[in-house]
Amino acid sequence: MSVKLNTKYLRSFVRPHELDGLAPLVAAAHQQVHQKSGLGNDFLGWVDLPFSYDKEEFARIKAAAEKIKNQSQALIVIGIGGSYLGARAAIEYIKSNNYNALKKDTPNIYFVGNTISPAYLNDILSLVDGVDFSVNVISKSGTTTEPALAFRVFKELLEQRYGVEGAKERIYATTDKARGTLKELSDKNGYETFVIPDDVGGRFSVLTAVGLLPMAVAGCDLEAVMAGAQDSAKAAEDPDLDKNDCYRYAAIRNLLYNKGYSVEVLAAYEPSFREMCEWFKQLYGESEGKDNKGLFPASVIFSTDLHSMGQYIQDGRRQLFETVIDLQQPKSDFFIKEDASNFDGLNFLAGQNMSSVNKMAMQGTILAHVKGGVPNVVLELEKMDDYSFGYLVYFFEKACAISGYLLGVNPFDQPGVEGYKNNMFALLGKPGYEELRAEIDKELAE
Ligand SMILES: O=P(O)(O)OC[C@H]1O[C@](O)(CO)[C@@H](O)[C@@H]1O
Repeated sequence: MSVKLNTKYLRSFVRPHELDGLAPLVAAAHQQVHQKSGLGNDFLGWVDLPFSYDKEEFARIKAAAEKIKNQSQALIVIGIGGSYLGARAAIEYIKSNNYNALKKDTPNIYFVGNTISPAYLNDILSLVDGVDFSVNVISKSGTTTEPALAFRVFKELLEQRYGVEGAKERIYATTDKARGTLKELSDKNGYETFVIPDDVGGRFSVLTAVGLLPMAVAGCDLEAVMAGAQDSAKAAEDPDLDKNDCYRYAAIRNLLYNKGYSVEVLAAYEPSFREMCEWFKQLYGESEGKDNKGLFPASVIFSTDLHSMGQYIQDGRRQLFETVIDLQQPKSDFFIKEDASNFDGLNFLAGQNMSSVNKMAMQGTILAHVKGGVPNVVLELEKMDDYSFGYLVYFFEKACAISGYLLGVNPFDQPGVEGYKNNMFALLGKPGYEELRAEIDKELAE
């Protein structure tokens, strides 16, 4: 088991009978997921995905990754939200947050289309100047503005460099199996395509081609990722709260939310976990933040952020709880040496491993924060590798679905995202948005 829930630091915040009281509701949420009887039940394809994924496509993903590795020194991954965060989280978690800068025999991976910043785009363009590259454009709808704008740019650059025929050999599209502009264009131009299944929403799609192709290019072990997800799915099958850490985590989130803790801070002590936190925030933010309800998902990387956000968490308004990732085996370690002059007074640490210092920072922080009135949920993570990535992804996805149903929302839609898009289109003069533009103009003139 790669992930184990430790509730030791919750004793002063949650009494055991409170969890017992939630058990029937958790059992009902379990039925909603497994019998597909809850809100948003068209989007439960991720539940069995670790077992039922398309094996033929899986082999094609690995073959495409080999072709990309042979042809290119860089892969441009174009996507936003669920079509971006999972792949980035995986590469940093499994490989390193310094993946691009490290010596390796796999291509650099640059993520674009996740912002409308021209400065960001220009930087990436300069990074591929004179570098052979391929493109993986990812969009379920095929119409999202940010990735569509970026794709225009990199498609044109590929066509200029390698000709239309050459570009075709370097563009891979991950999108809907039949619908959308990207699918139409890919079929017309002959790009290799991969499918985002109809019943898998963007933020639940990291274990489809959305995440798997960039991961394979970065040299991640896809079999191990899927094996981790399978074991996680099996461990989260039993509706009995005592036997299911994933469901207990979901139930605890709900209990704490109902006690007035409105912010969940995911805290990790490894910089390579930072993008995993970003993935987590989209997963929970889009799934639960609706109908004027939901925990606000936040994140910190300690000890870095103990020197910025630490003050607030220890001492600020008491509306937070923390979910702490307690990594059991560091990816690598560093031995602290004795210094003859002891100029910094740190010789008391000589002979210790850096991971022990990190661990004591974690232990000390948990004790201090709990004393300061911050409930701490601890998730013990065995190691950070391919297997545990798959395990953790599934753990958080399943907990998110159960948590959303406990909250009484549809965990699988995101109607709130349309607000900014409509206003932006109206302001930019997109045809069809004239009425909204008139309303906005009036509002701005007041
Ligand atoms: O894959 P697409 O359709 O480009 O969507 C990207 C992201 O945009 C959203 O639809 C929100 O706008 C997310 O839910 C999704 O992950």
